[in-house]
Amino acid sequence: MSSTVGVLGGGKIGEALLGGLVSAGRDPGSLLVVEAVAARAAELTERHGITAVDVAEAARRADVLVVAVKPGDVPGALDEVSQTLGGCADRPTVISLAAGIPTSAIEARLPAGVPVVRVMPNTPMLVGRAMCVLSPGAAAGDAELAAAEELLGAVGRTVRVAEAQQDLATALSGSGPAYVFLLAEAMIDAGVALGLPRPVATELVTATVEGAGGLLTTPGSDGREGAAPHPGLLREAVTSPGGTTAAALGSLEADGLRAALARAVTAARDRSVALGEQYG
Ligand SMILES: NC(=O)C1=CN([C@@H]2O[C@H](COP(=O)(O)OP(=O)(O)OC[C@H]3O[C@@H](n4cnc5c(N)ncnc54)[C@H](O)[C@@H]3O)[C@@H](O)[C@H]2O)C=CC1
Ligand SMILES: O=C(O)[C@@H]1CCC=N1
Repeated sequence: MSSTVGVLGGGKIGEALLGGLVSAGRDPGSLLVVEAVAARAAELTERHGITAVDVAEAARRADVLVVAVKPGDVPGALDEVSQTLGGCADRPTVISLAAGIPTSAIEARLPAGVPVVRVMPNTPMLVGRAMCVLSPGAAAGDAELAAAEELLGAVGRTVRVAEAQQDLATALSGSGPAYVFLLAEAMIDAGVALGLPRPVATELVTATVEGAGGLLTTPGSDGREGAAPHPGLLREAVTSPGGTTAAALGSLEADGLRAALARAVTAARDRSVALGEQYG
């Protein structure tokens, strides 16, 4: 029998996890959601067949309790969990998806010894293509980390990092999908501005993003065997001498795209650190 997973917070990332697990074949009966907004809880039940429960029931029944509320709501949510766990013999592993909040701060609000794993996921989890970055807390051993990897491996890829790198992981893969969506949106708008019907521009751009992603993740796609594809080589393969791509790339470099991205990732990293300082 598979373990029971309780998700505290049925918002965007909570739904991405729950929906992704159901799509991956998990029995919805093994999933619970605790959601403060009743209409939202009903939506999740209707869409994915997930049972909505209160926090006490989730804490009592779950083998794994996933914290998926906003960083500012984490302290209050953990206090509710803690009250229930005080009286439970079997304590779940707590997986926190909250940006910025250190495992030490989570552990401090829970009964001593509850294993905590900090994870930075991303929304492609909904379609089984997540990047989940994991770091164990002080009481999480190999067994808890392996169980977290098995759970999240059903909805994408997992990688372990030292917790000191979590804020940067948040800036790259946690927030990263939004950078790609912004790029796609801007490309579509540019096509429309130059005269393409929006549905055509949208199809061209979304297929291009999907295809480029496929090249980036297919070994050997840059002509070298045995190494991860290099984005620079893939870009060179598109760039004919004196051609259209060189003209576009020259324009992007002149407009400072690389520097803008470096500043954006730094801003996201710094915001993650600040969230931890404010709410951790
Ligand atoms: N959206 C994203 O792409 C990602 C979000 N995260 C993290 O996931 C967490 C949630 O983010 P989102 O899903 O985007 O936020 P959201 O605002 O969409 O969802 C949070 C949900 O939690 C509910 N909630 C608040 N307090 C609650 C409580 N005490 N008990 C039960 N439900 C409660 C809210 O009603 C809401 O539906 C944040 O900590 C964020 O840093 C991490 C990676 C990616
Ligand atoms: O924007 C945020 O704070 C969250 C964390 C990473 C993605 N979304």
